[in-house]
Amino acid sequence: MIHLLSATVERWPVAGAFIISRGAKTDVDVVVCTVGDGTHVGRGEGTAIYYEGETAEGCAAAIRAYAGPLDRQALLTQMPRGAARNALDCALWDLEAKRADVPVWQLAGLSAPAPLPTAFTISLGDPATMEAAARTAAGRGFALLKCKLTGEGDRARIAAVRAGAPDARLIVDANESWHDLDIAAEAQALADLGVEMVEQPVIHGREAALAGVRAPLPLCADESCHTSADLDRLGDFDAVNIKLDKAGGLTEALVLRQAARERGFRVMVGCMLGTSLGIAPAALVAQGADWIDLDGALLLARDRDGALALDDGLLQPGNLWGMGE
Ligand SMILES: CC(C)C[C@H](N)C(=O)N[C@H](CCOc1cc(O)cc2c1C(=O)N[C@@H]2C)C(=O)O
Ligand SMILES: [Mg+2]
Repeated sequence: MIHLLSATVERWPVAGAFIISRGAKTDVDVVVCTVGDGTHVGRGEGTAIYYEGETAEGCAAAIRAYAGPLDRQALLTQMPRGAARNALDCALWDLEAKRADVPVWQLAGLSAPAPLPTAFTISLGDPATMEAAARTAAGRGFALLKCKLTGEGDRARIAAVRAGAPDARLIVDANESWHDLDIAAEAQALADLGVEMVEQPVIHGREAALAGVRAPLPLCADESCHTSADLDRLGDFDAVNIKLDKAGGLTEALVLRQAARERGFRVMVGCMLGTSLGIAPAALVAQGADWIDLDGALLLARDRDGALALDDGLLQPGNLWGMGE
């Protein structure tokens, strides 16, 4: 018999501050869930989707209030998507792996995880600040930089980033801020600076604004795409950004990845801020993805014992979660 043991909130400090168009963040609250069967304990972590009004406390309360079966398939229909379900789903996977003494990747029919070339996020700032951050990140070995944009002055920002990191691959995240711009023209200007993909140019719910836009770069749905149920609305996007907190767990994230590929979408795997406990299950979904954006723990001032290691810009598989015993 499986029991919920705990659902608690932990606060982790960010290294410096993480800044985008919606604000700055100096720490992150994560919800940590544990489940057990009397012999083994499984753990999972989620980070509230702040732009949907989720909070870590609310997620912890939702897990404690959940009265349905502690079964991953049942969760898909009996708990809404989001960070609470993610933490619980990942705890159940971890427990399952320990009970079977088999790693989650094997239980899920995946291949053994390989090191991942994660993007590193360049926070929103003035061009000089972003140029310096890009130079530092490239010097640390990150070959892919993800630049946060705001819809105003973005071309100057990317020109500066390009000057700071001449050899880096660049992707940008507009975080819904390009509603007043000619999206095709803006994308072309960034493509001319070597940008290879634009994440979420339009406001979630206003995907129709992309109809007829002939962008020279792939457009990737982030805020517009949570689960496989969203894919039908996303015909004007070329790619989807899968996050476990949005999908509500590894179980749905794997379904979404499969459904997205079958429909011809390219796949990005991203994350919220959080520790390596939250990143480890996402790293399984990210194997073979077109863009990997799993820097959520790398942006923290400190991480858990057994944190995923970074080696020359590559995120290494670790033993923190989902390895059986
Ligand atoms: C800081 C992120 C983990 C970096 C990641 N590469 C990323 O860009 N993710 C965002 C979504 C998560 O962004 C967060 C997370 C968070 O806990 C708080 C904030 C944000 C954000 O964008 N603004 C606030 C400050 C993405 O792909 O859009
Ligand atoms: Mg995004």
